[in-house]
This record gives sequence, C-alpha cells and structure tokens, in this order.
Amino acid sequence: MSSVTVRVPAKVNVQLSVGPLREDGYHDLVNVFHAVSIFDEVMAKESESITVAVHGKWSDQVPVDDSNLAIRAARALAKHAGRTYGADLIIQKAIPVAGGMAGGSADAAGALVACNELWGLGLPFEDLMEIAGDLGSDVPFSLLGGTAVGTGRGEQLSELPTGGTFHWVFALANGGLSTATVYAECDRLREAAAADVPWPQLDDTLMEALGTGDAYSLGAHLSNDLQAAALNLRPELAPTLDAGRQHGALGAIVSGSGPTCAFLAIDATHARDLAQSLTATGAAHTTVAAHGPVHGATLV
Ligand SMILES: C[C@@](CO)(OP(=O)(O)O)[C@H](O)COP(=O)(O)OP(=O)(O)OC[C@H]1O[C@@H](n2ccc(N)nc2=O)[C@H](O)[C@@H]1O
Ligand SMILES: Nc1ncnc2c1ncn2[C@@H]1O[C@H](COP(=O)(O)OP(=O)(O)O)[C@@H](O)[C@H]1O
Repeated sequence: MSSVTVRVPAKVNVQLSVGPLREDGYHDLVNVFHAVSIFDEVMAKESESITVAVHGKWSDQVPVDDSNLAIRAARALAKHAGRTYGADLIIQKAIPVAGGMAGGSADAAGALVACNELWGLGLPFEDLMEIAGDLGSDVPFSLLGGTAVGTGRGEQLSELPTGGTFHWVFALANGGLSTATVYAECDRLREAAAADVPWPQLDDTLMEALGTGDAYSLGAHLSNDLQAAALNLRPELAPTLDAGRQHGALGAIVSGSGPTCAFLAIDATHARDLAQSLTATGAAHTTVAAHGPVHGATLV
C-alpha cells in the first residue's frame, strides 16, 4: 500500500466540568465529548522519513516542525512498534486551529490510524488508544468519536449512546486561544473568588437528553466550566453567544477552551437559518453548520 487516507472529526464539549488543579498541572474532568461533522483528512504516503505538510484554510497557523501533533503521533507509533518507519503526512485542514474543537488531536488520531495501516502494523484499537492518551488528553476521543464521557485528564473514555442526531452551528473566531492559558485563567478566577472547587459530577439530565435525543433539554443543560475564563480572555465572545440565543438557539456555549462558540439548533433547517442570521447581523464573521454524533478517525 503506497498511501492511506483517514478522516477525523472535530468535537464540541456538551459538559465540561473541571475539578481542582492536580500536582501534575492537569485537572480532573468530567468531559462529555460529542464528535461533529467538521473533518480534517490525514493522508500518509510511503517515505524514508516522517514529514508533514498542511493544506486548507487554516494551514498557515499550523506548525510543520517536530511540534506538529501528527508527526509526534507517527513517531510515537513507530517507537511503540520498535522500528524506524517513514511517512509523508499530508493534512487537509477544515477544523479551526486552537479553536477548542480538538483539531490538533484529530490530526494526531488520523496519523495513528493511517500509519498503523500504511506500515502494516495491525495494532489493535486499544494500543492506539494508549498511545493517543500519552499524546494529549483529547486524542483518544478523536480516535473513538461518537459521544463519550472522559474522566481523568479526559483520556479515560466511556461511550454514551445517543438517541438521534443533533444539529449545531459553530461561530469561528479570529485567532485561537491556548488551552493551557484558559485552564490557568480558570484557576486564577477560582483563586480570586476563594471558591471551593467541587469534584466534577456527570449531569444526569444531560445524559438523559443525549439518550433520548431531546435537543431542547440538551440545549438547556449545556455547561462549560472554562467558559468564564475564555470570556475573560476574549470578552467579544459574550455578544456572539447572546446573539445566538436571540436567534433561537436552544443552547449557546463556548466550545471547550474556545474561542469557537457552539449553538444547538432545532434541526438542519434551523441550523442553516441560524448560521445565516449570525453572519448577516455581524454577530459572527464565519459560521459552519454541522451535525453529531459522527464516527471517530475512519479510513476512507
Ligand atoms: C479543553 C479541552 C476540552 O476537551 O480541549 P480544547 O477545548 O482545548 O480542544 C481539553 O481538556 C484539552 O485537551 P488537550 O488539548 O488534549 O490538552 P493537553 O495537550 O492534554 O494539555 C494542554 C494543557 O491543558 C491543560 N489541561 C489539559 C487537560 C486537563 N484535563 N487539564 C489541564 O489542565 C494543562 O495545562 C496542559 O498542559
Ligand atoms: N496538526 C495540528 N493541527 C493544529 N494545531 C496543531 C497541530 N499540531 C500542533 N498544533 C498546535 O496545537 C495548538 C492547539 O491546536 P488545536 O488542537 O487546534 O486547538 P484546541 O486545543 O483549542 O482544540 C495550535 O496552536 C498549534 O500550534
């Protein structure tokens, strides 16, 4: 086989509950991930060494050196297999960069699946999940997709059955936010408020809404403990969220660490209308309609 292509989705967090800061610099989470139909594609081609090239709208914001998550994933896989392998990784980017939609994690997951195939390693899914967890807290979910609860750093996953398809609109922001900076701002706000940080708990009503496919209830129960921090760092996101609610979104939330804003719509037609209203009124400059849940990293 001379080349392999893998498609990997973006995510939104429908519940993101952040526990106290741990000694290792991470936070324990209850992170309810939901994979949505915005996809990066990762192609792996036979080569002597491991390289990366990035194409698409956001390509200029992605590093192509050894810090690229797809390169790090391919290297980690080769190390796990105990041999030196090469692959030219070609990424077609549609997921916003540093947008809180796990684009880098998606590319890492895509590279793991593509190189496992290209190199004929035949490693089982569980091995890929273990390597993924070492690469980043969100990478296992990019492999798995669907809807799932992440605990620990977010890397320990349990799949959640959902009762239907949910329709979303994403308002993309100019410029990204660093995940580490948003977590640090969350800690700073908590310290300033001298607030006790409760241990994160799964929201049972949200679980039920996902299970029954009840978009109205899901919209009412979306939650994100990083939202206040993201809004502090990017105050201009607050009016965008308000505009979405005014235009009939069932729920409006910052996606993960932001700055992408996510709006839950009633159905596909409402999502299209909502996306149009947000751009027509200037509340958002770029919007994307998408649905979830969708599969994780998949060979095409
Ligand atoms: C916030 C979330 C929500 O899904 O994603 P994004 O919205 O950024 O995509 C995740 O927790 C991000 O996961 P990921 O982007 O993989 O982060 P990592 O590379 O593991 O960690 C980057 C940094 O984020 C902070 N971090 C991450 C995960 C976690 N449970 N606690 C943390 O405090 C740490 O400062 C860490 O150094
Ligand atoms: N393949 C990649 N795609 C996107 N970003 C990458 C990639 N590899 C490394 N990065 C770096 O990771 C950072 C976080 O990117 P991303 O995963 O898109 O954001 P988020 O964590 O908000 O979902 C970016 O600012 C970029 O410097």
